[in-house]
Parts: sequence; C-alpha cells; structure tokens
Amino acid sequence: MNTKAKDVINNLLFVMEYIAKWKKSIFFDIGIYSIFLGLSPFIWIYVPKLLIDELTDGKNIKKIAVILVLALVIAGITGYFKEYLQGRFRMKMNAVRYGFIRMLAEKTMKMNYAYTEDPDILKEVRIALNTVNNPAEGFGLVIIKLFSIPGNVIGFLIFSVILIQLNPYIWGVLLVSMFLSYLFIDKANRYRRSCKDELAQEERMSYYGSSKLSDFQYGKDMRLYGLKSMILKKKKEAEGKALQITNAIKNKYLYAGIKEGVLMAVREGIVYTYLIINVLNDNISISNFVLYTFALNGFVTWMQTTIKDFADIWVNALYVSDFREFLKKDEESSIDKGYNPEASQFDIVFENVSFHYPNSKRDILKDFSIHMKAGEKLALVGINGAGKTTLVKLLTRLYEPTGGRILVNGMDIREYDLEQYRKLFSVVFQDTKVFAFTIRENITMEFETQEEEKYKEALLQSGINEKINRLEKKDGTNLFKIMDEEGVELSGGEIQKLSMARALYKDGDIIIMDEPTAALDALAESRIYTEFDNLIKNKTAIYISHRLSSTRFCDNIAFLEDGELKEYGTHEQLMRLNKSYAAMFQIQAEYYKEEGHEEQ
Ligand SMILES: Nc1ncnc2c1ncn2[C@@H]1O[C@H](COP(=O)(O)OP(=O)(O)OP(=O)(O)O)[C@@H](O)[C@H]1O
Repeated sequence: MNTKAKDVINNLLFVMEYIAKWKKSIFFDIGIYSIFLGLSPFIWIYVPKLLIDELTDGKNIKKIAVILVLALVIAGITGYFKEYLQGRFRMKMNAVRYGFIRMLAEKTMKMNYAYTEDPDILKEVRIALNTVNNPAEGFGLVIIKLFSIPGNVIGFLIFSVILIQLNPYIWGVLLVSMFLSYLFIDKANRYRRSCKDELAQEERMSYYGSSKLSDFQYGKDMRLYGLKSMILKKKKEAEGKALQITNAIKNKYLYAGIKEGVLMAVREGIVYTYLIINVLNDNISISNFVLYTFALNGFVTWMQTTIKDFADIWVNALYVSDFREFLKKDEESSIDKGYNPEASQFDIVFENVSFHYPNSKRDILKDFSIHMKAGEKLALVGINGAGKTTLVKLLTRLYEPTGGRILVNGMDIREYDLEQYRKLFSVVFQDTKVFAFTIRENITMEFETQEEEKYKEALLQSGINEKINRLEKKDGTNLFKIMDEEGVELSGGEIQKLSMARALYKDGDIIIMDEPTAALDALAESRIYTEFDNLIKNKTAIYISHRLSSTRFCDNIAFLEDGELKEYGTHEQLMRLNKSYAAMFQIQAEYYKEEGHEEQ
C-alpha cells in the first residue's frame, strides 16, 4: 500500500477513534441510515416494472392500487427517516467537530511559545484551522462521508447484481467509466490540495486585516494615522490572490466536469443502443426495458455519488494529516521531567545564559549570570532594549536559553513540570492583556472565584476597587462592548491596576513586576511603593522599572546593558561605583529637582 493510502486509512481510523470517544451513537445512526439509503431507490425501480406488467397482462385494478399505495407508504416512511437521521447526524457531526476545534485550541496553548511568532507555524495553524472550522471540508466532510458511504456502497452492490444479470459487459463499461470519472475528480482534488499553503497564506493576511479593522483597540491608531486605506489595500490584495487561487481550482473542477460529460455521452450511447437493439429483437420485454433503464440511471447516479464520496473522503482525510501533523508540534517542555517545585521560598540562578530570538541571529543576552537568594528583591534596570523583559520570558519558560541554564532552587527550570512551574509566578507585564469577560473574571482568571477573601484583598491592594465601586454592576461589569453593550473600557492605568490585582490574587511564590507603575498616576504609584513590602512579603521578586527611585526598596540592583550584566549591588554601592547606574540616577534626580519633585 502506498504511503498516501496508508495516511488516508490512518486518518479515518483517527477520526473514528474520536467519534467513538465523543459520540459513539453516530455508528448506530450510520448503520440505520445506510440501510434506508441503500434500499430506498429500489422501490422506484421495481414499482414501474410491476405496474407495467400489471397494466399490460393482469390488468387488476385492485392489485395496481395496492402496489401504488404500498410504494408511496414505504417511500414516505423511508424519506422521513432519511431526513430525520440526516438532521440528527449533522448535529452530532458538529459536536465531534467542536471537539477537534477544542483539541486544536488546547494544542495551540501548549505549543512552544516561540512558535507564535514563526510565520511558517502560523500558516500551519491556519491550515489546521481550515481543517476543523468549515463543516463542508476536512473533518466535517470526512464525518459526513463516513455517514453516507456505507449506504452508497450497499446501493452500488445491489445495482451491480441487477446489471450483471442484464449483461456483465454493460456493467463492465459502466465500471470503466466510473474509474475514469474518479481519475478526473481526483486530479482536480489533488490540484486543490497543492494550493492549500498558498491559499492559507493569503487567507491569513485577509483575516489579519479584517480582525484589525474590526478591533476597536486598534481604532485610535488607524483613524489618527489614516491606516484604514493601507490595511484595506493589503487585505484586498491578499483577497485578490486568494480569489485567483480559488478560481484556478474552480476551473480544474470545470474541466473535470467537461470530461465527465463527454464520458457520459459515450457511456449512455453504448448502453441505450444495446438495450434498444435487444427490445427490437424481442430479447427484452418492455417492462424489463423500463426496469433496466431505471436501474441504469440509478446505477450511474449511485456510481457518481459514490465516486465523489470516495474522492472527497480521500482528499479530506489527507487534510486531517495537516491537523495531526500540527498536533505533533513540539510542546513547551523540552526536557520536562515532571518535577514539582515544592518549597515556600525560591532562589534563582542565571548561569551563563545566552539567548537570541528564533529567526534572529542577534544575541539579546550574552553570558548573563546572576544569583538571587530566596526572598531577595532585585531591581532590574537598563536602557530600552537592554534585555530585561527577555530575562523574564526566559525565567517564565516562554522561551528557552540558547546557551547556559536557569536554576530555581538548584534545579534546571526545564526539568520542572511546566504547569506546576508556571504556578510559581505572579507576573505584572508591561503590556497586560484583558479579555472581554467580567472584571472579576479578568482578575481571578477563574470561572468561579475560589478564594473570596484573597480576591477582596487584591482589589484593595491594587487600588482597582476604587474603579469597581464607581461601576453600576461593580466587578460583574464586562470589559469592552464586544460581548456586552454595557461593557466598559478601562484606562491604561486601570488596566495596570487590574493586572496588579490579578498577580496578587494568583499569589505566586515569585513576583515579577515589569514596569508596573508606568501608567499609574503619582498617587497610585506612591501607594505601590509604600505598600511594596506588604505586597511582596518575603517572596523572591524582580522589579523592572525605569523610575530609578523605585530601586531603593529593592535589596539589589542589576544594571543591564546590551544583554550583559554591567553593574550589580545595592543602590549605595552602585552610586559609589559612579558608573552608568549612578549617571542615570543623577539625570533623573536632576530632572525631578528641576520639576520641583524632590526624589530623595
Ligand atoms: N519576539 C522577538 N523577536 C525578536 N527580537 C525581539 C523579540 N522581542 C524582543 N526582541 C528584541 O530584544 C531586545 C530586548 O528586548 P526586551 O523587551 O527584553 O528589552 P527591555 O530591556 O525589556 O526593553 P524596555 O525597557 O524597552 O522594555 C530588543 O532589541 C527587542 O527588539
């Protein structure tokens, strides 16, 4: 068996495995539906023959009426059940498809974070999404075809028996034409599949454009910088290319259709000539002529449907490969040994750590070493782009060092169970993201708040309670108007307070604050400074800030320059050293004196 056929079979087994897991009853529905589908057309093949026989020979009106009524009742019942089963099946098919969508979403979340900025991987995400998102493609189509193929095969076999009785050669002609039809459709299907990467690329650009145009968070920049026309142009260009690709695909199917039409003319010509000659020579009765013509038509329709079903299931089962390939992508923990970081305090060691981002050769960190004792509060300072946030990303295992290692309580952080390890951290990011959920949900990140007291304390300590108290629905207010027209938008400072509340509620054992007060007003900032010890308690903490006055309440200061640790010590030691840190501090102090804010 060639590898493609093996892939198709493995993929079908994969889909069936999950159907069995999530919606076993589908198999029962398939069985019943197949019987109805396979047998129902025979009513309309045999009924005309029986009627003609009765009309020409028996002429028994009662018998004719019984045949007709029985046929109509059976046709009505089978028709109803077919519709009913189809409707039921579609619902179940969607339930299974949603399962695969969830599987994809979970995988994307577990995927190595570095992949999220790799354009090739993003294209693969798009392709995998296409495989699950559209019910008429990929998984959806495979499941639908699994539903109809058995019935079609039953019908095909019964038609074959009738036709072989007529003439095996005629049946042979039909089979050959069926094989040729399959080749025509398969060629078009293969062409469509060969376009998937290119199409996904253009669709991604088009989707990016639509999502940004309709995302009100981008609205300000777009309006003020007149970005709308540029984005629309890029989107239109991508859509134009996508249309070109889909048009070329459509033409391939059109061409397959023309070839199929010619084939049909030849096939029908041969078969009808044969039948007519036999009727004229009295080898076939008129009622059998009718039976055979109906059987022929039925067989051809059946054949076409079955061929299309097989060709569709073949190509769409291959799309399932894209999805499965994506599931195999590296997850975040390369040497995860599943250790649980159990302790009440944690020390952190960066040991000769070097790092460059994927797709970039520039070393952001160079041989960086530092030792933070358990409970130590470290201020990380340096100019823009020095590598401070990158250090945090490495410590929280969003990226892995390209050289050296990071130890927490003496163990290489990659050996910890990732989920348990991440529970250690309460991080306030510079660019915290909030979701279109309630304020409470945005803080607790839980469906139902687990610790009410801790939650209330976090609201108070972060200062976000003042905003909440002014809202009619308090912390039940939704953010943004995307889901709720009464939703609110928070200011930059309020988002920062929310982010602080989120970190405090999480109550991680290691606290990281990356510019936590950059958007806060002077009062809110000073409250964070005075409350700092109370907020951090005896936990290990990293505080990144350009406001050097904030470094005063940290035990040590690490001054980074160009990815290297240039100065390290207490504020007094670095001031005595009188180098870059001291110079920076003096400049800020001067400014504050001039502005009339006495810093020291
Ligand atoms: N995903 C990325 N891919 C490539 N380069 C990146 C990426 N993220 C950051 N960088 C680069 O890494 C360097 C260090 O960035 P980082 O955010 O760590 O600096 P920082 O010291 O926190 O700066 P700031 O004070 O402005 O916040 C920057 O030059 C930045 O351009």
